[in-house]
Amino acid sequence: MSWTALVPLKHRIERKSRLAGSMAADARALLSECMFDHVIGVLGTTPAIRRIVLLSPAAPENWPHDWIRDERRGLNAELAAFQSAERASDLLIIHADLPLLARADVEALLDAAVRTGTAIAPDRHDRGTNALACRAGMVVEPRFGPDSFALHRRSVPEGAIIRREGLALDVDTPEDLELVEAAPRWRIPGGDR
Ligand SMILES: Nc1nc2c(ncn2[C@@H]2O[C@H](COP(=O)(O)OP(=O)(O)OP(=O)(O)O)[C@@H](O)[C@H]2O)c(=O)[nH]1
Ligand SMILES: C[C@H](OP(=O)(O)O)C(=O)O
Repeated sequence: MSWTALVPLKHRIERKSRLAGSMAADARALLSECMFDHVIGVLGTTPAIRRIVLLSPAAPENWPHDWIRDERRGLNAELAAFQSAERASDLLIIHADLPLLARADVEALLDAAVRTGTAIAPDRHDRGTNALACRAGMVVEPRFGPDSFALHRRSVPEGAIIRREGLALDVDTPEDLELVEAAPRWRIPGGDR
């Protein structure tokens, strides 16, 4: 199997706005950078992933993978445009803020998608969607945003649901950060805020 992994990433100064009350802007930027690097590193060591594509308003300096410019149409419109250009690809959409993500998590998601056509990884509250894997020809309309898990699940009820800590713990709130800090595998940059 040979997957394309698409990682959406907001502009640097727009990221992690829900942490603004508890973290300074430079610490938030560093945190988001480290989580992004981690996710890209995991994807890069997953043999089933052939291609990594970053969707963002600007490419990081010396970015070694593919890059698609975010034209500011909104996340779902940007993702839908990519999907229609890549109909022949097995496509994984995965968020950049998963600090506990491990290769086994990605492989579990992709293996499930191979079996059922699609696989969804909800966040730890079963509200958001942190990753969505679709075999070629199994396009799921992207409905990221509030209650995206229920919306995605409704559009592919036969799809697999994969709940694993590395996929479920995205960092949106100070409580998420505390959970990550308590995990042995990750050290929050500037963690002694
Ligand atoms: N390119 C792109 N990426 C986005 C957009 N909206 C969200 N993302 C990315 O999608 C993933 C999940 O986004 P959120 O958790 O909603 O956003 P966030 O910036 O991480 O956090 P908040 O600012 O607190 O909402 C992250 O990797 C974001 O950077 C968008 O409009 N364009
Ligand atoms: C984009 C959104 O991410 P959250 O804001 O829930 O982290 C989602 O999971 O659909």
